[in-house]
Amino acid sequence: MEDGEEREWGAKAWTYLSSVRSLSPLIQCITNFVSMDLTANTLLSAGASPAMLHSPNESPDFTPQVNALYINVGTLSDNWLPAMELATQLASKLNKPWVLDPVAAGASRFRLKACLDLISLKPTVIRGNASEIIALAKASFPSTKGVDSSHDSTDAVEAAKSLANSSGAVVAVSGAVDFVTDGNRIVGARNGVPMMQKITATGCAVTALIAAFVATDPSHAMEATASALAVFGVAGELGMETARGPASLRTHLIDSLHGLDQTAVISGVKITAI
Ligand SMILES: Nc1ncnc2c1ncn2[C@@H]1O[C@H](COP(=O)(O)OP(=O)(O)OP(=O)(O)O)[C@@H](O)[C@H]1O
Ligand SMILES: Cc1ncsc1CCO
Ligand SMILES: [Mg+2]
Repeated sequence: MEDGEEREWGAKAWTYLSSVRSLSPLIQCITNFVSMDLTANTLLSAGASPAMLHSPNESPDFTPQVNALYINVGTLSDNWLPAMELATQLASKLNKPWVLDPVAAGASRFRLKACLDLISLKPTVIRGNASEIIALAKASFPSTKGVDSSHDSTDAVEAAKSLANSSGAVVAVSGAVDFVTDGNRIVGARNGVPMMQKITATGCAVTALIAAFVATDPSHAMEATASALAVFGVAGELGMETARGPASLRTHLIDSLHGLDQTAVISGVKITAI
């Protein structure tokens, strides 16, 4: 039973990856300085087209051209917040999906408020680690140790459901199991390797990949999100077979994502309903 369900999800994930490769969705990324390189390379190796354009002076021209918008508050500063809000407002007005990565949401009052304000602008998907999702659901500060999670993803399942219900977004929590919920249904993806936590910005990169998958099928954001997380995890598992540590895993993960074939995706994806 579980095997059949996993294979069905595997086939779905392969369809999403194939669509990203054939459509090459254009993804506007307003993201942190740490993650820009890994995020752009992740999107490119998956077949999408990244563009790190963040000036509010160009969003009115550029956002209408994109297939999805990705917002990440990792290195937030005062003048970037209005740029993020402007781009999300444009995306919403044009019915384009947009995805939020609430990095270190509970680390400061400024960041928590910024994330909650962005969430009021109706993201399609929010993907964070367990501590970030708990901080948002409780709207509590201080509640995270910087950008790394101090909770397991299983600790954040109820918080994810509650955030999905209050925001209307699909919410994903990453970790040993990646959980995805629309507030009603919940699925878990058991892909990836622990060493992925030792590479900075793998979370940021997978959130961008979610934006690319959702861009190909905005009306099924939950399925696209779970598929993106699982596919990234499969790439991590294959990359780990030849990696010697975090630095080589970073390289091999990107290579594996680029080289994924139908058999690897269908047999590797481990998504099941919870
Ligand atoms: N213990 C684990 N086992 C397998 N995969 C994991 C594990 N922990 C994290 N991952 C995977 O690593 C990736 C990054 O998730 P993580 O929860 O570390 O994000 P994050 O804390 O937001 O990262 P960052 O802020 O550095 O971008 C995800 O694809 C996730 O599935
Ligand atoms: C380390 C770090 N600091 C701000 S953003 C970021 C990348 C991982 O989220
Ligand atoms: Mg993160």
